[in-house]
Amino acid sequence: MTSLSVEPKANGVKASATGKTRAEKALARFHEEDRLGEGLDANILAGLWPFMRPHAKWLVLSLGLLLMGSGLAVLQPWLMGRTFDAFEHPGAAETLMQMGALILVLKLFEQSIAFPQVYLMQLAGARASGDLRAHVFRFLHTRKLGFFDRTPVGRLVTRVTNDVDAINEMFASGTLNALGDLVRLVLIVVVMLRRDWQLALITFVAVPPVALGVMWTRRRIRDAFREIRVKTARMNAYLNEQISGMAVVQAYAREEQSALEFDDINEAYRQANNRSIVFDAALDAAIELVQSLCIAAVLWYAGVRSLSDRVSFGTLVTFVAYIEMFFIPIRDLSARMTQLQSALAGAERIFQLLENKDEDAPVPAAAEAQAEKKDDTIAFELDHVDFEYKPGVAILRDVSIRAGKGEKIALVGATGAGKTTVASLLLRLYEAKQGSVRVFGRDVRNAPRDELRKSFAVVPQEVFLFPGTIASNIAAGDIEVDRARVVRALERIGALDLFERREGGLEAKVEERGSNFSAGERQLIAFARALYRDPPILVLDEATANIDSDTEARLQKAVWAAMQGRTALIIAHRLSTIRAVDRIVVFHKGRVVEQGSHETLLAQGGAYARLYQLQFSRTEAHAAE
Ligand SMILES: Nc1ncnc2c1ncn2[C@@H]1O[C@H](COP(=O)(O)OP(=O)(O)OP(=O)(O)O)[C@@H](O)[C@H]1O
Repeated sequence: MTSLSVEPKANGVKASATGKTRAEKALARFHEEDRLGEGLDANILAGLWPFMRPHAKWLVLSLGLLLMGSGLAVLQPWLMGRTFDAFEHPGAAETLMQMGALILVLKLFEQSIAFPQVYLMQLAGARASGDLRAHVFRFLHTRKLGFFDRTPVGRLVTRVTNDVDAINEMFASGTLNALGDLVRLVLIVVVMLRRDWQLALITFVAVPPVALGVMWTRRRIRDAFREIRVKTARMNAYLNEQISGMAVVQAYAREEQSALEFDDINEAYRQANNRSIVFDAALDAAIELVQSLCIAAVLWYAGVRSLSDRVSFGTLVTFVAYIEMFFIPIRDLSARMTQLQSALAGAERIFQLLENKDEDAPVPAAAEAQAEKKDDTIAFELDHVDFEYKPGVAILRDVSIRAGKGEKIALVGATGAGKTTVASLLLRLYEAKQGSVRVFGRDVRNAPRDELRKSFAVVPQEVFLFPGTIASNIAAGDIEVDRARVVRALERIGALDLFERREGGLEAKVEERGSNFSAGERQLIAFARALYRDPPILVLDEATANIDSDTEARLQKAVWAAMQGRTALIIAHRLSTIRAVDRIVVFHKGRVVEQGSHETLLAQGGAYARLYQLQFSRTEAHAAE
């Protein structure tokens, strides 16, 4: 017997043999955004208010014009009805001309206030959104580095772009015109009742089912919008990963697999959008249907009633116009509610981000508990430090390192031993779990971060260059580039000629992430950056990448120049550097296992001697060849 295998489909997405869809597997790498709670609207609006307040005058002015416009719009069908009624009386021609002129003036006035109304509303919205965007961006700068380890970049980009845009859209698309819609509705109801209460009641019969339908649909559209935001953030996170890792994707021919993963993410996004489109369109169609039914019912009833009691032509004209106007605000109200929900969903996510407590700020209490150990001869010190990135996974254990002022220390050890982590703790990019880290006698938890970081220049293993010029990258911390200092810095590391030779010289363009510079050139720029800053402590994480001998020679000179006259902590991979330092600290699995000079440690015949044999003597042999 043959068995037919039926591939199960989840949301139209193929499931794999393991039961998980491709998208699920791909997206498991990004932490799914939490679904947001209901009923926070008032709090969210209150949260937005501080950003609105500085621009509230424009908003109030716009709303004033809006209410005026609503009144004028309702007045016109009423005047129109009166005009048609005038046909039935003598002297109709004069009344017609007067009414025509009046309606023209009113129409012109209504149109002339429409422009400033829309403009001022959008102005207030654009300025408030701009402020919010800047606030979120500044907020990101104040977070600890660990926060960025845990949060996908794409998600943060979504907060600053899409989510703020959703709030801006609330103003741009006239969501707040809902207030004008409400006023319009009330006025129409009053005028209709006064004109002919029986015809008015026929129209109002449709209101409860329409209102219920709108409320039901509104809730679904709100859910759909939340879903869209979740899917947008996922897509941004995935795209960010893929574009940043394009070199690996291409080198490992992963394009097909990535395309399949993206198809699934794209499909989920499309489906989320589809739900909102379906509800939106269904609501529009239903309201138009109800509107037509109402007009038909009013005309039919007027026909029936005219057998006994005549309904004037003016009344009918007024009613048909009002019924059309009556359902437009109801329909618009629902659309505006949708827009509002989208904006609130965006705002909710932004506020969720702003609630993050990982602030990179001094911890005075910690410092109070810790007696400050002032010793003018010490530049930095790690005192019995334990550290873990993730709870329960120890990275550093009982590490104590002390660097005297002007001392040059090299950290050596196998890859992953925790050397770079030591440097991160000194800059308080991460905080020690146990023990203390002091820089110039001050506990780093007690130091304002700007002050602390001014003491350091860091030359990392992977140099990051910003788009700009060579000079602007060397003067990375300064808005105004001091060209003379840039030249001096390059001269000291012996790389001025190398960069001046390039087309454009020191003003040569640096592409995004420095992609038009080699690894060695990027390192040299980082050294110049360190010298430009001229701080008391240099932290150098040497690159392990092989570079040509000319650049190698320049880098050696750069290391030497950068170390002069300052304290240095060097994560060393080069023999020349090791020889140049005063003391070597040997790391093994997060512990300091040996400390001393090159000669002493070699003579000891311990971990360093073995490492030297394995790693550095090989380098020496290569150099000799
Ligand atoms: N941001 C992070 N989040 C979680 N774990 C991390 C993080 N950074 C480093 N680690 C882990 O901590 C350990 C120590 O890393 P570290 O970069 O300090 O090693 P290292 O000795 O400098 O290595 P290398 O010589 O290869 O640069 C490694 O196991 C690494 O996987």
